[in-house]
Amino acid sequence: MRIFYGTESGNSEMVASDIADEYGLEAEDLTELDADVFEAGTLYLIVCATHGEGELPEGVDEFADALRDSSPDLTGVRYAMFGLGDSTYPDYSKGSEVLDALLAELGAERVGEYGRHDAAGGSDCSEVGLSWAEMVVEQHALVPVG
Ligand SMILES: Cc1cc2nc3c(=O)[nH]c(=O)nc-3n(C[C@H](O)[C@H](O)[C@H](O)COP(=O)(O)O)c2cc1C
Repeated sequence: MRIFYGTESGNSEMVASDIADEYGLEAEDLTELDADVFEAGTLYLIVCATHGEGELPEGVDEFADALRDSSPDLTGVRYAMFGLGDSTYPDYSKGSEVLDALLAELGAERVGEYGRHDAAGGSDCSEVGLSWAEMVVEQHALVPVG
């Protein structure tokens, strides 16, 4: 299992790092990854914010472009998505959905519930993220983690 994050102001990194700590993993920044990072048989937890007007965080759009350009066959890749956003914006939580749609288009399979954190709701994003990850890992990690 690997855990990736896309952030601008740090919330997604914090959520991903807290999840990573829980499972003895390192949270990895999507802006530092190459488009060939996905491997069949690995479960990826992706924590990604929304910025601009329903867009991916800065730098993550470049990762998405690289994925689109190289168009790898992601059959056999499983991922779970946790989107951070703020429901006072018209395009609530749409940034993570851009990445989600792209991964699905390339053949990857989303597992578990689509996690969300709404900054307008007053809940703690790490707490919400940790319960989401627990559920995903319990139901979908093929080998025990941590
Ligand atoms: C300039 C700006 C634009 C934003 N645009 C959106 C948006 O279009 N849709 C949305 O759901 N949230 C939007 N947000 C809210 C962020 O997604 C939310 O604050 C999130 O927790 C930030 O995560 P991050 O710290 O990992 O970047 C925006 C925030 C900022 C500062």
